[in-house]
Amino acid sequence: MSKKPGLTVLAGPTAVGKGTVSTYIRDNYPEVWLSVSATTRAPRPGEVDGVHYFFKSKEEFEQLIADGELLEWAVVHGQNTYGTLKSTVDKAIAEGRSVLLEIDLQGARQVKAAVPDAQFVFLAPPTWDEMVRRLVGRGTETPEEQQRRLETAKLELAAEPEFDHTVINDDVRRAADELVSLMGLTPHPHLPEPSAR
Ligand SMILES: Nc1nc2c(ncn2[C@@H]2O[C@H](COP(=O)(O)OP(=O)(O)O)[C@@H](O)[C@H]2O)c(=O)[nH]1
Ligand SMILES: Nc1ncnc2c1ncn2[C@@H]1O[C@H](COP(=O)(O)OP(=O)(O)O)[C@@H](O)[C@H]1O
Repeated sequence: MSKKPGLTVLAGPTAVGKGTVSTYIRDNYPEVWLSVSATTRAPRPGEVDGVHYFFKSKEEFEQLIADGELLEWAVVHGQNTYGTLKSTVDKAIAEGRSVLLEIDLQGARQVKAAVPDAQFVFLAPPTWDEMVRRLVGRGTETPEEQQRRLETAKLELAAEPEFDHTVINDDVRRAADELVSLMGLTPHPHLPEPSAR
């Protein structure tokens, strides 16, 4: 039996499809609130502050940490810093919404320490080779960066037993259905095909 938590954390290795599955849920399940993270990463074309991320300078991010405004934060892939704003999560939970955090493993461990009754879901690839295909196929990293992410992925895959549940992302709609069921919601029938990110 799954709990019916206010807060669900989704983590998993690089390119498994965390962003794809969580965006699909955000777009098709208005009852779910997908947390918008703060990041020091520069916005990409088309990204909107407050919608995709809250874009912060390094100084602003350090201030958020110093002020205790973050539920968790981490330097991800040795590059940019990402974190979850406590106030936005608290507000969504107070409004009775089901909250979904899509964060990395380091962040998931911090949430586990801070909110032990949250639910932790590991998104796993059908196979290692399929995960590599997705990473390469996405084409957003250089071959060197891909190699680095695959090294990290080995460590991330080893952390699966720390999670309450594993969902295999073989198919986006099926994985999303399983995740919303774990969140205590009823999957919607006849949802649209996911669009490419
Ligand atoms: N700890 C933590 N990780 C996050 C947060 N937001 C996003 N991430 C992770 O940061 C990584 C984003 O990496 P990348 O693939 O470059 O995606 P992008 O920056 O969203 O385009 C993913 O592993 C996310 O799970 C957050 O608030 N906290
Ligand atoms: N179930 C799936 N089947 C096939 N391709 C997928 C699936 N889920 C995601 N992808 C593709 O895999 C790539 C990585 O997905 P993404 O959501 O960016 O991963 P993550 O956020 O975990 O790094 C993208 O090109 C995406 O379109």
